This record gives sequence, structure tokens and C-alpha cells, in this order.
Amino acid sequence: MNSALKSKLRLALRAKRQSLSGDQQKVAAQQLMRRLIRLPAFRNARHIAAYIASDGEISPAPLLRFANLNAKHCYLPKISPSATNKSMAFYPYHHRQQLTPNRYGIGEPCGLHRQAQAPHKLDLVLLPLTGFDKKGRRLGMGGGYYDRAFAFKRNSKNRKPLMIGLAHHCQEAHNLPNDNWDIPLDFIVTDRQVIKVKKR
Ligand SMILES: Nc1nc2c(c(=O)[nH]1)N(C=O)[C@@H](CNc1ccc(C(=O)N[C@@H](CCC(=O)O)C(=O)O)cc1)CN2
Ligand SMILES: Nc1ncnc2c1ncn2[C@@H]1O[C@H](COP(=O)(O)OP(=O)(O)OP(=O)(O)O)[C@@H](O)[C@H]1O
Repeated sequence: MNSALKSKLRLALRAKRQSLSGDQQKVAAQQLMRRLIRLPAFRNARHIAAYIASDGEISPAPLLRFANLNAKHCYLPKISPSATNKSMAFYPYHHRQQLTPNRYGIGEPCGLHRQAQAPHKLDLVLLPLTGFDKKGRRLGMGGGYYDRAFAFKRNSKNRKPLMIGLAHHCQEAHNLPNDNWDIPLDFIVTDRQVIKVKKR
């Protein structure tokens, strides 16, 4: 079963990113920013969703600061407080804004419901990866939050929003299992490389 295999891989890949030192994390976040800001996908985007790093994830914080200073509109995910309804919405974020920890201890904006941005109106989504492979398959934290929020992309001809998965280079796996609900990525960017995912 894919789910058992995914859980096993998740544990091993999370351990890898958790073992990085504070200095390694800082350097990786800077390298990530340098690679991302060169991409037309970033340059052309006005509305960008990212995340606050947790659990050793590569941090988009330097990039969010750069984006804000360059007049881009940034957003962070905010999950539904209910443990059963695994949905999330995207709220405006400015890099100096105060955040509140969610159920998993991840900082979230305390925005009002009417401020939420519809996922299809985002230009670019930078999503956290637990693992990835060369073919562009991804492994998340297992909640299915991103798969659900962007499920509309599977039946849409519109390329928007562009999906870029972010990870440390050490989170590469050989061959990840794929489920039909997994949202395909357009690019994967790590501290060491940019992978353009081939369309299937
Ligand atoms: N930085 C960041 N923000 C994010 C995500 C993410 O992966 N990274 N998400 C992407 O989906 C959403 C939150 N999803 C998450 C799903 C599971 C766990 C997690 O730590 N699960 C634990 C234990 C769960 C529990 O005890 O209830 C685990 O699996 O060990 C964290 C976030 C929205 N925000
Ligand atoms: N569009 C969807 N509608 C309902 N449930 C879904 C959808 N997509 C995924 N799921 C459910 O989410 C669960 C987690 O899926 P999976 O293990 O692929 O998560 P993930 O991709 O690691 O997480 P994330 O999307 O948060 O990064 C699965 O049980 C799956 O059935």
C-alpha cells in the first residue's frame, strides 16, 4: 500500500532535514532565495503563497522578505481549527507581521475570513516538501492539505497557480510512490538545484 510506504519514507526524510544545523539552515535558505528570484515564474508572479518553516523544512523567510520589499503580495496557509476538516486557506502576510501558532506549532496569520485569497487567484504557490524525486513526484506531511486545496488544478486547463515545491537537496528520494490525488509540481527548487518537471 502506498500509504504505509509513504509513512515510512516520511519518517526517514524528516529525520534528514531535522538533523541540519542552524548554520546549514541559514545558508540553505539564502541559496534557495538566490535560485528562486532568478526564475521568471517568480519574477512574473504578483500573488505568492509560501509557508513558515517548521520541522527542519527549508525556509522561504528570506524570499518572503525580498518579495514583500519588491511589492509582491504574499500569503501563508492557515488550517481549519478542526482536526477532522483538513482544509486550509491563504491569508495575506507581511514579513514583519505577528503570527499565532496553529495545532502543529506552525505560525499563521490571524486574518479575518474575508481577507482569505482564493487559491485559484494565486499566481505562484511555494509548497513545503518532505521528499521529492527527479520525476517531480512529491511527498508532503501526510495531511493532504495541499492536495485538497489545489485539487481543482487536476481538471483545469489553466496553469495557474504555478506550483513550486521547496526542499533541502538531502530530501531527494529515488522513486516516490504516486497517488492519483497528488497535485503535480511545475518546478522543484532546492538549495542546490532547480528541477523543471516534465509534463506527463
Ligand atoms: N510549514 C508548513 N506549514 C504548513 C504545512 C507544512 O507541511 N509545512 N502544511 C502542509 O500540509 C499544512 C499543515 N499540515 C501539517 C500536517 C501534519 C503535520 C505534523 O506535524 N504531523 C505530525 C503529528 C500530527 C499530530 O500529532 O496530530 C506527524 O505526522 O508526526 C504538520 C503540519 C499547512 N501549513
Ligand atoms: N482532493 C482530495 N480530497 C479528499 N481527500 C484527499 C484529497 N487529496 C488527498 N486526500 C487525502 O489526504 C490524505 C493524505 O494524502 P498524502 O499522503 O498524499 O498527503 P501529502 O501529499 O503528503 O500531504 P500534503 O498535500 O498536505 O502535502 C490521503 O488519505 C488522501 O486520501
